[in-house]
Amino acid sequence: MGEAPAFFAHDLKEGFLNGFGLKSKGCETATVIGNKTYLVDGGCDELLLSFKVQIFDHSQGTPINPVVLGTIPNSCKGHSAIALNEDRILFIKGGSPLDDAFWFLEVDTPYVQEQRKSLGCEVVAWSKGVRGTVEKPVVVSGPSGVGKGTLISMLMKEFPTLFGFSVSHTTRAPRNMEKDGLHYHFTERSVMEKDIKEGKFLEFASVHGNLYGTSVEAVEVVADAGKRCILDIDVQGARSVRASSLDAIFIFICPPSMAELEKRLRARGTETEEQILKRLRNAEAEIKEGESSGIFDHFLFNDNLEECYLSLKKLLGIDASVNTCTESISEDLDLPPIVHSVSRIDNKIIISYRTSDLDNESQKMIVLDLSSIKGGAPGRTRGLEAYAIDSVTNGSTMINQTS
Ligand SMILES: Nc1nc2c(ncn2[C@@H]2O[C@H](COP(=O)(O)OP(=O)(O)O)[C@@H](O)[C@H]2O)c(=O)[nH]1
Ligand SMILES: Nc1ncnc2c1ncn2[C@@H]1O[C@H](COP(=O)(O)OP(=O)(O)O)[C@@H](O)[C@H]1O
Repeated sequence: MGEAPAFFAHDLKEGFLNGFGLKSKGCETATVIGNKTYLVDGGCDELLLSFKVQIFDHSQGTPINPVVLGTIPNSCKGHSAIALNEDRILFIKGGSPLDDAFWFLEVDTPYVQEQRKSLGCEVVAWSKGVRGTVEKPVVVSGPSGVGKGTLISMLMKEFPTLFGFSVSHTTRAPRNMEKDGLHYHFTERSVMEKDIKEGKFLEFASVHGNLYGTSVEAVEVVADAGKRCILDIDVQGARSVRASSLDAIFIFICPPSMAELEKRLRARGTETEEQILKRLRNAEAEIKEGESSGIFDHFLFNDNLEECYLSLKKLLGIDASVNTCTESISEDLDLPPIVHSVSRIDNKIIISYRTSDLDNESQKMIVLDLSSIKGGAPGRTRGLEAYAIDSVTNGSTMINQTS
């Protein structure tokens, strides 16, 4: 990265003492945290497809070239940045759809510190602040061989934009056709146990002699893509999710009979005889617990596959006439506008702008509630709640809320 433009060289000497550490000029926006100034360059140059970041260390007076983990596609014309605390900057892209307008620049979060240690240089990370409204995740449980995977595959195939699969971690060995990162994250027990201790898992359980678990990241990746998350987990896992903060729908798939379950497991041909017997022994306990535990909202009998699939779709509120995602309300809005001003009152960031139609000009505001921010998985700060306020009518409308 080249030298800082004159405007910023001057301002760096002045020290950015304007309260919010907020300055912007042309396509650049700068904000100060501690001894460092972060200069985000949106690039007026149409060819620059992403934002770049420069860091100026006041104690050394020189720009540092940082490693930027992830970049924001450059599709806005006006933007601003505001330091939220010692480790995060809120970056606002003017003229962008609401769920693409707010980004966090993580400058000193634990994730960034970890990366800095391993890369040995200055690091910043981008993460999206607000995501579209997505329907509740779906937890699917049931004994091995009942058809969970088959039903989920059918759903994902028919509605690829609607559903996303939560890719679990497991210590079991991959089957022939299984791909790492797609069906499971296949992992070592010691690594998984370490990650569990560090709080990276939403739930985990020992199933048929192996460790399985859903990482926070696995669920959030799906939500970030604006899709409804599907979790294929056992009854113990479903119980843990029920007790967690994740508000989900719980579905238990039942086999028509134990004999049919055995037939399906054997026909699948993916387990040894010993593993099949273990799965069948566990199936009876799982079915009993599934039916009596009160965890599950719905029970589906997978006798005829097509009928069961239709029932599943009905239950999820989708049928042949619905093939688009529940649209985020924000997609209709083009906020915040290119010309806006940003201020902060306690835990609220206020973005003000003017709108005008034929007869009226009015002042509008978007309020971002910082108290809703969650740490999320590493490098994934999120959870901003945004409200639109019409300051003329004094009416208040919630325009987006994250889950
Ligand atoms: N608790 C928990 N269970 C999981 C997870 N992923 C898979 N499972 C369950 O582990 C069990 C075994 O899965 P798998 O080895 O793929 O065998 P299959 O069920 O016979 O296809 C199934 O009941 C899955 O629902 C997870 O992340 N957490
Ligand atoms: N309704 C059904 N009738 C007959 N076979 C089925 C039915 N549903 C699934 N299967 C078959 O049973 C086997 C086990 O299904 P799978 O989806 O792998 O189960 P799970 O994921 O619950 O372990 C697969 O070979 C699948 O094709």
